[in-house]
Amino acid sequence: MTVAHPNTAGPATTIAAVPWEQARTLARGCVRQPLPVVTRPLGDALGHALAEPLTALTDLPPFDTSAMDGWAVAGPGPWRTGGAAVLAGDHSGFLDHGTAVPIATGARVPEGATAVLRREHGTVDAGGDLLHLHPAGPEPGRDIRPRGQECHAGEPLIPAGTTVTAAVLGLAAAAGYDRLAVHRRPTVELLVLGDELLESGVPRDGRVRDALGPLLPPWLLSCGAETVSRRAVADDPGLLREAVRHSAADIVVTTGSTAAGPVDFLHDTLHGLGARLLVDSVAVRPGHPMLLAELPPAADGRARRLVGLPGNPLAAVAGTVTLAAPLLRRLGGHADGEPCRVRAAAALPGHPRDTRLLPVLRTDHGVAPLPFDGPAMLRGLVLADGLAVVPPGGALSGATVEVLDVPRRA
Ligand SMILES: Nc1nc2c(c(=O)[nH]1)N[C@H]1C(S)=C(S)[C@@H](COP(=O)(O)OP(=O)(O)OC[C@H]3O[C@@H](n4cnc5c(N)ncnc54)[C@H](O)[C@@H]3O)O[C@H]1N2
Ligand code: MOO
Repeated sequence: MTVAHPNTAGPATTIAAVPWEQARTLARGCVRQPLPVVTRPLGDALGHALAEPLTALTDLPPFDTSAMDGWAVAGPGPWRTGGAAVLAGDHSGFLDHGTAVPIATGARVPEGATAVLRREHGTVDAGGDLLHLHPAGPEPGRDIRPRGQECHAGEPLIPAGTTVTAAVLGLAAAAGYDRLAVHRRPTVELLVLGDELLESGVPRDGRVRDALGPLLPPWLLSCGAETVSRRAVADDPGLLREAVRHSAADIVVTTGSTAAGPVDFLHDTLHGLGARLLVDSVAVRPGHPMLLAELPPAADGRARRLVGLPGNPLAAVAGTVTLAAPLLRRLGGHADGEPCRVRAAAALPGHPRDTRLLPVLRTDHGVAPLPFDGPAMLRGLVLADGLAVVPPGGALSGATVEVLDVPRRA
């Protein structure tokens, strides 16, 4: 499809929308290399992408470890007992053949021990001998986690590009790390455009509430932004120009003003600033006027990009998942995950020519469409487990479609 832009400087221009998949690829591909590498203490690394593979700094476990509370035993029973209990963190000594010593879960197994007998499988008789109650007795190695069972020092554990999750933090700490080499995360400035937008109260006098100011910052943070600052900019070309020109953020995100209405100044502004449009409308519904541009660099030479999201709220979300999320993830150094493909539990309605991003619910039989999916609506999105990428013409029940993530956690 084509879109006319009468506000673009010079005569009205007509530009072709790029296919949806190509738009997503362009958003990823415009980043030649991720943001620089920084080292962060573990506590500050959550959500960043690893800049280098995480390699074990130690064997795990680092020593032969008791997996249970009980006794370390040497050889077949019964065993003479007597020594002091070995606790986690203790320096363990040597265990003579035919003897046993109480041991705690996590303690280092003494040299000479052949197994650990669980507390509930043994009893000490009046003479101080340990007998095992379990008929089979502990076979050699029983309930001992051998040193290096999980990994050996120097072994690669996690590839570069992995997102640091709570589990990654735990493994990194277990493997000996205090700090992690990660990519800096992109900063975002959100410019909310539209004089009709109210920041509080009930819509009145032809004006509506700003839904995107509250919706977008947490969404962009969940895609890997470091910070999202936000401000409203009046429908004034000079103010918009100054706001974009002076933004120090790695990514400027605007809402509204992408189309061709009387106060849609975004195209003119970008033209006036010498920005380079990489994507200027996409063959997708909702959200087709979305755009992506390279801005002139920041004062310190950093590259800057602008994502223009359409004003209709669901259309803005479509622009976020298509352009902003891939751009944020690539700048932050995150590796691409495998696309999530799911069976359609029912026919998914499509647009005759364009891709459609449809709020869907996961059911036992696959994904199903939700009501209230219009470009200006958010009710369907609130219930959605994802956005199905529906090809032109729609998808039949039973077809497989890609489903894009929507952030579900607060
Ligand atoms: N002649 C044409 N007109 C329009 C076309 C077209 O192809 N030809 N496309 C339509 C589509 S689709 C969309 S989407 C919008 C995009 O418009 P803009 O990006 O210029 O956005 P606005 O005109 O400023 O606003 C559109 C709509 O959204 C409401 N809005 C804006 N910001 C917010 C916000 N932060 N929270 C809630 N609602 C917001 C605004 O009040 C308008 O109702 O263009 C169509 N027109
Ligand atoms: O494509 Mo508009 O973006 O339908 O709302």
